[in-house]
Amino acid sequence: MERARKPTALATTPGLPPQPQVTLTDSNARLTATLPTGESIDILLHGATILSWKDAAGRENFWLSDAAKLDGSGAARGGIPIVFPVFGTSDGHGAEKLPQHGFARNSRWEFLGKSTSEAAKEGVKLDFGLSSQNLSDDVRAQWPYTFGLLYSVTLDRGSLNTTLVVTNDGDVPFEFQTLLHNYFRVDDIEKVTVKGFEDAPYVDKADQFKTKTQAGAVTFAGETDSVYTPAQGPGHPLVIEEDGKPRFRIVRDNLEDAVVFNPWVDKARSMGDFEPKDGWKKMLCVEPGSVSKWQTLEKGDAFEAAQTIYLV
Ligand SMILES: O=P(O)(O)OC[C@H]1O[C@@H](O)[C@H](O)[C@@H](O)[C@@H]1O
Repeated sequence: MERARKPTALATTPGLPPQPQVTLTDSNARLTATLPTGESIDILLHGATILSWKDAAGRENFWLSDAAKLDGSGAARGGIPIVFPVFGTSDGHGAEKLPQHGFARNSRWEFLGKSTSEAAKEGVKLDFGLSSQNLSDDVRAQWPYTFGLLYSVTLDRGSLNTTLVVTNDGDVPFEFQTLLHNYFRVDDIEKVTVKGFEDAPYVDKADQFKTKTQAGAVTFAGETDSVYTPAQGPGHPLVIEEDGKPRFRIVRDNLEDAVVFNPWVDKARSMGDFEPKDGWKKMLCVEPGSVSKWQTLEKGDAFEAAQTIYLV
């Protein structure tokens, strides 16, 4: 029988390859980008926090807490929160009044637009901005500098790049630290190793901030909170392996340090927004940053740093 309302074929433009789709949702609070090949990312404008990164088969690469604050009432626990202008709590440097890890992860950013990724023509680049003008009076009082942040997120077929540019748009120099707080999803933390820190000095925050030297690959058997500064410099890749198989390769640009963090049983229990409570088994933070020292930015100067995470 002939159907009264046949579905009509979707219009296509001959010769134009399929384009990445970018959609704003949740009253413009959230944004999804999907490549024609199926890879996708989900970004919350609060914090410009990448919440999800899936490969073409739909496999999730990031861990996100079931209790993550996604309504702007706090920083999201999971994905990639951006740490700026202070890592942890500051003991000076003009940042002592700020909350832990600064205000960037807990401020509403602007979506500045999308463009095609130059590196791989099939990808998409999304730009986000945060400047002193976007901050509340309270936050400006905590850190009274005139700055601009440009955060570019590039999704390509097998990789994700996040690039941060900090500019000093004011008249006086300021100091800052920054870090990309990646929460990776893993199947079983006890089968995970991280390579690339061999012989690196580190500060063990889980053991009274003692300075130590890494022997061999990093493995996990308890609370881990270590700030590494590998001597080989940022170009030296970090590789997360599971069951002996490489899963993620992280290449840093202008980020000297990398923090490795897993809260394990007790700390996860103490974190109100960490759910499920045994979620520490399924996550691992490897966080490229510039945190062991302070960057000084003179009037009119810019600092640029990036990471690229490759699926392997
Ligand atoms: O609970 P927060 O502020 O998101 O921080 C989580 C962790 O972030 C890590 O980067 C720090 O090294 C840890 O000390 C900290 O516990």
